[in-house]
Amino acid sequence: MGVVRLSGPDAGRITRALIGDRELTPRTAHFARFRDPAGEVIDEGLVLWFPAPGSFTGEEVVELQGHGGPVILDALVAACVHQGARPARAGEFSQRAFLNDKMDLTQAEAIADLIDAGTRESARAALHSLQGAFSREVNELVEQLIQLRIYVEAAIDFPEEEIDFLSEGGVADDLNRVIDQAGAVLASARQGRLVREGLTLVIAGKPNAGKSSLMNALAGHEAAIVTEVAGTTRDVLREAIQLDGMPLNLIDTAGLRESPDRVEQEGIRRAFEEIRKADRLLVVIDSQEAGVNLNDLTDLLPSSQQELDGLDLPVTRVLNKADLSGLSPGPHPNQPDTFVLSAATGQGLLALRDHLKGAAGYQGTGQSRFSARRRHITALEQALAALAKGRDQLHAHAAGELLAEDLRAAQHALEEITGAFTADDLLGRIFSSFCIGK
Ligand SMILES: Nc1nc2c(ncn2[C@@H]2O[C@H](COP(=O)(O)OP(=O)(O)OP(=O)(O)O)[C@@H](O)[C@H]2O)c(=O)[nH]1
Ligand SMILES: [K+]
Ligand SMILES: [Mg+2]
Repeated sequence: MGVVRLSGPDAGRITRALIGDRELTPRTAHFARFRDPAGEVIDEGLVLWFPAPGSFTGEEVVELQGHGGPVILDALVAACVHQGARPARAGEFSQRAFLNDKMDLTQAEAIADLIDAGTRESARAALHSLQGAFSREVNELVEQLIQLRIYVEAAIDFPEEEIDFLSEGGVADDLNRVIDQAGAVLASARQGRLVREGLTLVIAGKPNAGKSSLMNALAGHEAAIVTEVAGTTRDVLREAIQLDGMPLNLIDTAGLRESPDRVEQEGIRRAFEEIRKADRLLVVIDSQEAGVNLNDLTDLLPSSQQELDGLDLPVTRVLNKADLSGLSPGPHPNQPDTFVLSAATGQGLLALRDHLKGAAGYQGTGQSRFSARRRHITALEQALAALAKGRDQLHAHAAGELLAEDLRAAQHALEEITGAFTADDLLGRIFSSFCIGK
């Protein structure tokens, strides 16, 4: 089957030009023959008419359901275009639904996420978002912020009593409650993004540290070539795996060192390209190597300073080859985010796996309350930062205007999530990533 969907005030007129002038009952299937401009029948099938505003987009919508097949569908679309329709842009139906208040932005995004879902868990999360689970939680936060703002604004209007007003327990308690709740929504959003996109982890380090061995150990099969030759890996290697249901995108890279070899240089350049796009960096160090400063990235990743400049991503360190160095496998006794293991024997690997799940904020399968994207997480982080700043102002007995300003900023950030407040270029960016016809 193939469906051509028309949306807009001319949908009915264009349809009648194709099927002949006849009465259509709303939301009821009618059998019809679809004709091209010369009157020749292209296909026959069902017509469904949704008068505005009771349709997906909120506009008049018609669905022409035929037998499908690219030739027939092309002819059907051409006949519609001949009557004045134009092909939809990617995501345009969802965008119109959003602009006509049929759904908010997280719901529109959830449509794309549902279609793109790679696992049942992420599909379920997207469906929850589509049904409004994410928006409801965000709107609840906004509602509480509005109540707080009303109170604070009122306090500002009575300068004599302002300080008393604000230092009363109520405001601080309410603010703390909003902060806790926003933190919980952020944790759910992190999980929602994680089940959708997975964690992208780039494995980097000096040649022969055991990067490819570690990738293979995590993947559970010989994905990458391992040899004792330093400089074995040159291309970027990717393996998509799951850690107890958490999607993990592993990226193995060329060992980093000064090299006159053109191929190796290109591999190193590509390694940094991947590092810059990663969610987390996993640096592998040969634990037999003496005098390494674990807290100095330039020591762990030989490279030009320029390549490390501005790098801002969380780092996990692995001291590999524990079987040779005699260090005991497991979390490092006094270095955070550092694990001693042996990629060859698998000792210590479990602690690393648990760490990666925890660091990503993975809550386990079946725990996804809604799907989310990076932009949602950024907005929630911004809202939380503004709220934390507001709390500091309150503690410092700063002027009420400053607190009011922070609350306003937090509300704006939250409203960007649902689209109640949107920057101009945001909509274009979001909807252009949809597929055509959605
Ligand atoms: N004994 C022991 N040998 C290991 C361990 N991990 C890796 N090796 C060995 O170290 C050598 C290098 O391992 P690779 O996994 O190729 O190292 P790499 O970091 O990917 O190296 P390049 O791709 O050349 O940068 C190989 O001979 C591995 O068998 C380990 O935990 N214990
Ligand atoms: K090697
Ligand atoms: Mg390698």
